[in-house]
Amino acid sequence: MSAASPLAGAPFLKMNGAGNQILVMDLRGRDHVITADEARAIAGLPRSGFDQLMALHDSAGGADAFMRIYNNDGSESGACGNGTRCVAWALGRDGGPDRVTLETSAGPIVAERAGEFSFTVDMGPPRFDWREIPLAHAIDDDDGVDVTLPGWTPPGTASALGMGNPHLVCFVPDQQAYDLATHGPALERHPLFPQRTNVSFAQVLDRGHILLRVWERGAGPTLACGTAACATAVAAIRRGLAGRRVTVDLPGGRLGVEWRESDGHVLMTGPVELEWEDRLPADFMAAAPADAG
Ligand SMILES: N[C@H](CCC[C@H](N)C(=O)O)C(=O)O
Repeated sequence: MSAASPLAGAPFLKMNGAGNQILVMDLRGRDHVITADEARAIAGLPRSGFDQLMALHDSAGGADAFMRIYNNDGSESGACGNGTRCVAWALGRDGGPDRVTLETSAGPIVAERAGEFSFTVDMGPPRFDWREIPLAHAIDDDDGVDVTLPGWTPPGTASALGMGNPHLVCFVPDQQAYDLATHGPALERHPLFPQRTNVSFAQVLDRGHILLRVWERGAGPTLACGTAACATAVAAIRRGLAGRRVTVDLPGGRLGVEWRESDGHVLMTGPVELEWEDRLPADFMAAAPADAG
């Protein structure tokens, strides 16, 4: 007999948020935290591939769940906007609440139903302090907008900020002109970002409309990234390029972002879709028998 993994047969929802491939696994009531190896193994299976895996755990602080967020390389992130909408849908179905509070390693966030398959997430305030992004060292951010990257000549100008995870936003005249596969990996691992970074190429069409493509830390190019849309909108607003409400178009769909003046929180609204429900295989990561003879 081989030892069964605690995740063998575990149910999951395969969803997407504006095309961002999301897996939701409800592990509340179970005493198991997914390891990096397990996350990579789940991502490698045909039915359960993902950009981000949202694992729900019991909340110690009275929230609806504590949320752990994994990239498909096994690394963890403090935030995922598209995945949070998917989790809100999952918790809200079958008569569940229309508004949920979710704890993450980066703090609590609240998601609220905006339509049958649409949710608004209060992503909290953006972070500009270099220690919170985090950056390797302080940067000259007097005007609140610019970051220079030694060794790399940006095609436009760039901003660095945190949305519960690190973001580099490059404002370019034509986002199609920059190959994500060329620039993404190098910028993700630029020494200015000790925990790596998500990388956005943003083209501002007008004060209310931005085109965006994203190379995600730990996941590569994705069809949409919610926190990147928030970071990009905030950076554009700080640069005086946009008003407080911005429509962000990504290859997989459209997100609405508002940087609320009253409390400085960033609100993101967008779609969710359930693709299928399934279970991990019964022999998921079954350990080889100690004595195979
Ligand atoms: N796709 C996610 C972000 C994942 C972030 C992750 N790639 C990281 O920070 O490591 C979103 O919708 O916000």
